[in-house]
Amino acid sequence: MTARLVVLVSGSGTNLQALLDACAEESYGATVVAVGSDREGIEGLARAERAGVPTFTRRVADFETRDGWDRALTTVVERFEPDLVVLAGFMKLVSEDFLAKFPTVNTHPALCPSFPGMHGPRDALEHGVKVTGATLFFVDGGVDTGPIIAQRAVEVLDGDDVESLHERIKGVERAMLVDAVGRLARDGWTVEGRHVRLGGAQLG
Ligand SMILES: Nc1nc2c(c(=O)[nH]1)N[C@@H](CN(C=O)c1ccc(C(=O)N[C@@H](CCC(=O)O)C(=O)O)cc1)CN2
Ligand SMILES: NCC(=O)N[C@@H]1O[C@H](COP(=O)([O-])[O-])[C@@H](O)[C@H]1O
Repeated sequence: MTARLVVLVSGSGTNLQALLDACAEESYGATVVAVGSDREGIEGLARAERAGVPTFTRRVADFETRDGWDRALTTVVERFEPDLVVLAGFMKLVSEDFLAKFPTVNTHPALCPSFPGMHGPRDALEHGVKVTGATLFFVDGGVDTGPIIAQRAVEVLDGDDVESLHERIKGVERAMLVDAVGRLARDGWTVEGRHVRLGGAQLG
């Protein structure tokens, strides 16, 4: 069985591109069936269009309430019948109702539980840590608090600014994401409390 991925993005989509490239190999075991976003005109949507993958956008500003936006996002994602939703630079918090419908993972450019939120690399640099990195976790109702699937460490260099640090994180983050999502797709997973184990339970 080939796992059906819906990927949500808000920006450049280099993590999405890494997944699109990996999915081109049948042995990877997954396919991106749709790419969604909370904003128009981003490179992440252009990457999907170039790959021939259906796209959709649901902007918060187009709905009277945040709940209305969340319901609309849930409805459009549901149409694609995902086995797994991948948040790859998606800058909106999704509701527990959304999460109840779809297993959802998120990649974050810090070593959770450190530096949650929208500015992981900036906060790590300002704190003066010597090691940071990237985390893939199953999304829960909190902010970057879900059970951890994979992590990769990155050294903070003396001359780093936010951009150079984030770019170096993204290099290892893409490899972490491709490896972990492929294993989730091919081998399934179980979660016991905060502990994720790959394999053992098949998708679908
Ligand atoms: N229920 C959850 N949804 C999402 C999570 C999560 O952990 N739980 N992770 C995010 C991705 N992310 C960090 O990895 C993150 C993105 C955005 C925010 C945030 O505060 N968003 C605000 C402001 C948005 C904006 O200014 O455009 C919001 O959603 O209102 C925190 C963490 C993906 N979804
Ligand atoms: N808290 C969420 C967050 O900061 N997400 C981060 O946005 C970047 C998106 O890059 P991309 O659009 O090139 O894949 C990634 O580094 C991802 O971890």
